[in-house]
Amino acid sequence: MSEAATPFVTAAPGLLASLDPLLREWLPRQRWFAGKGRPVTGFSPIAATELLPAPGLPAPGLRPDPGDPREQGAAGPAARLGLYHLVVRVRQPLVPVPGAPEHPGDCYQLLIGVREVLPPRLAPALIGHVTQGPLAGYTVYDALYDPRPAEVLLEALRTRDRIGPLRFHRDRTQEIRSGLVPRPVTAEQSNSSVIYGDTFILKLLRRIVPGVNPDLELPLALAREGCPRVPPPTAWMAADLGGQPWVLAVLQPYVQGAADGWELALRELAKGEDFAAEARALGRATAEVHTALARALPVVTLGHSALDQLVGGMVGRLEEAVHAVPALRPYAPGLRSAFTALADLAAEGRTWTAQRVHGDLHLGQCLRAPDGEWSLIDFEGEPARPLAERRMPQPSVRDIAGMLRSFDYAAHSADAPVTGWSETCRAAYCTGYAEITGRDPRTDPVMLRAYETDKAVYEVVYEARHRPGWLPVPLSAVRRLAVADPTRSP
Ligand SMILES: Nc1ncnc2c1ncn2[C@@H]1O[C@H](COP(=O)(O)OP(=O)(O)O)[C@@H](O)[C@H]1O
Ligand SMILES: O=P(O)(O)O[C@H]1O[C@H](CO)[C@@H](O[C@H]2O[C@H](CO)[C@@H](O)[C@H](O)[C@H]2O)[C@H](O)[C@H]1O
Repeated sequence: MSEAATPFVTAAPGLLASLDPLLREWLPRQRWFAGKGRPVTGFSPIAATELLPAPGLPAPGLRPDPGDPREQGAAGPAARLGLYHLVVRVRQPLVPVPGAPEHPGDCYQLLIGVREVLPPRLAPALIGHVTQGPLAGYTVYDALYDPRPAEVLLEALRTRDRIGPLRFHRDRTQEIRSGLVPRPVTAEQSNSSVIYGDTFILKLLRRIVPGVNPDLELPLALAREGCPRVPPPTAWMAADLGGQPWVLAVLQPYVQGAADGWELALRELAKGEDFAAEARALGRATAEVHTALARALPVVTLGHSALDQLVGGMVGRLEEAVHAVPALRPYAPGLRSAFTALADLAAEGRTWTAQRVHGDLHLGQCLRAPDGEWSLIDFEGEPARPLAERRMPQPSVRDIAGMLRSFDYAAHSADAPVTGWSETCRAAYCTGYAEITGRDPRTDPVMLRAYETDKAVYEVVYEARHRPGWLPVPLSAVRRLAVADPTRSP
């Protein structure tokens, strides 16, 4: 493993050499690994921070602490644990062909547990058995699934600790009790989360980028506006690496007993019931969030050149998608017409208002508390897009299109289809949105079709990469959108 010029290493020297062969094998199998389909050719460390020294590791500064109860004989080797926080850049070729030029490399955050013996309950978190370097003979694993490391993170947030380059921040108006029992979130997600005592949820971002992260920025802005639709960040973990801030994790209040919109929608579909009342409430919740974001952050007007750029992005993503998923090819001209229709309106002088938006809104990002109130979560935007793009003001229709796609996803995932289910939800959602903002998204059919098309194209690529069995769902929408009449009501 070749090391970057100035990595921030406060862990055992050579630690990364121990992990290299295991990570090459383990990383590409993780759901959150974005570079699937291309081999990993190496790692460059950006930071390696020791949170708990590996017991007995013969390296300077890493002596076992005889006062540490984990070092007492009674605890035994299975209870002794080392803990390292790593930020690594993964080197991969641009295309999966030997000798192809290398991709600049995505950065990932890893929390590595080190034990002499891995207890059976942690078997699913196993990364591997180390055979080289300073950790030779140890077993390493994904430590977020282990309560003790998860407690270490919460304690650091609670006490606003600083460890090496890691900075733990807390909103002083919110209290964090000590001793909250952690449990990992096992549901499918793009990052990795831990719930503490049903009181807080910590999301550890996996693929990370330097700069202001909207997953922290937007909930903080909404909290300042007093918007009750988003759990306000309680604490967050960041790092200052090479003069740049990196957001690493965000702790928020846990909405107890909540069900997400996706599971609720599927439940109603299974009963053959409509979801119109909830869809309307979701439209209102989305509108409340948009209204608060427009108060808190800049709102701009998109003129001809900005719209040309927007359309250019959509067309470019379609071309990349056709390349990545050839099943899209027959629909490309029809899909492109959704984008050129928007370009035509721009050429006629039509303008749009743009503001900060959620950026990846779907039913799974909406939580309904037992009192019926909805919250929106996960303001990261589409993780594959560059940060600067995700933080740009955009037409609010983008989020609406995401939700309309989601009703369609639910309808197509039901075991027994319910006629008109998706259409009823879509109409109710737009009605709810208009009740708060006074603007019914259906009065903007060209922009709506363009964004729905862009989203369906994104979903085709997403599913091809992450869940190939789901590919028929967005492909069925692609077939419809490729021939859709934009004057038709969504
Ligand atoms: N504040 C919260 N309260 C309750 N559950 C939450 C909260 N935030 C997230 N979750 C649960 O955790 C899951 C993953 O969160 P999310 O932010 O969508 O992560 P990711 O970006 O990794 O997909 C969600 O689907 C939801 O079930
Ligand atoms: O929730 P994430 O930020 O991880 O979003 C990604 O994964 C989603 C799936 O988990 C994906 O959403 C797509 O599938 C959903 C059903 O599972 C559906 O409700 C959405 O409408 C559909 O887009 C999302 O696109 C992706 O970014």
